[in-house]
Amino acid sequence: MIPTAVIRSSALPLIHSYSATNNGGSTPANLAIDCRNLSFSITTRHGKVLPILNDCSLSIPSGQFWMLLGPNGCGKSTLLKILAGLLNPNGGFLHVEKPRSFVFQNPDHQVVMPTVEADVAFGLGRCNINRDEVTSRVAKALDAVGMYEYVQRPVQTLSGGQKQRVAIAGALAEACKVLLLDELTTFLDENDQLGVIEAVKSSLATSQETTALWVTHRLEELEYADGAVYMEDGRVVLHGDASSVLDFVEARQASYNNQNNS
Ligand SMILES: Nc1ncnc2c1ncn2[C@@H]1O[C@H](COP(=O)(O)OP(=O)(O)OP(=O)(O)O)[C@@H](O)[C@H]1O
Repeated sequence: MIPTAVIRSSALPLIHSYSATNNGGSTPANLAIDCRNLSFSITTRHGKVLPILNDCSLSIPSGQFWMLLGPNGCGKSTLLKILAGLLNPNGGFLHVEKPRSFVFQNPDHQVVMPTVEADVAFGLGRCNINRDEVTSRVAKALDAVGMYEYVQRPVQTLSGGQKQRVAIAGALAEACKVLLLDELTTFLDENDQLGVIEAVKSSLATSQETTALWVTHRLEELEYADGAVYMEDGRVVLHGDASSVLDFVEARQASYNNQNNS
């Protein structure tokens, strides 16, 4: 069982790159995420193999903010967990820059320590750095997500969106290179949704070295993204610039609605 909603980079498995078949090769230096022909299946108790991901390929340049979209059950969370190293693919080539952090959707499970400062510093306990460096990293990370003024606040007094931003700050404090964010805005009101997206966007602009992949169902969030990946039935159907993916998904939805209304 995963105890908290954010898995800091130091807690993620150290699978650096994975090549289960001969689909591998070298990853261009500008890519933070590069996966080719990934497949994933599970075997039921009765020995039946259920394919979940089929032949998924995508690449995301370093420093960019990308979104991952698709209908319920198409495999977004599974793909994100593979990118985080929480699940191993059955086949394909996978490269994800390290360190990486995974932030889950439920803000009430995001934070583990009594104060904002202690929570953001939590993962740094495993790093060999002195107290001044911890204080400086915590301050920079909270600043990047617009939460510095809350540094001494008890976490139970924060809103859902503020807890998400503190969780993201924890990942940034550990200097994570890849942030994997699973439907963070699901439980948030409209103000908090915008606040969290803007916090990710501005933290990427501050660090310039962090890449984020954000799973969402909300097409309107695409306006914040540099690029997007659209999945259906365990496959990557399209990946590229956010406006092309938006046009594609809207056309897909219109055709689906027309079929249903005729
Ligand atoms: N451990 C499991 N056992 C059986 N089926 C599973 C398991 N994990 C995932 N699945 C199935 O794999 C498919 C993909 O699940 P996944 O959670 O990755 O989809 P998703 O696109 O993130 O869905 P949603 O948007 O609803 O969160 C679903 O049909 C799901 O039921």
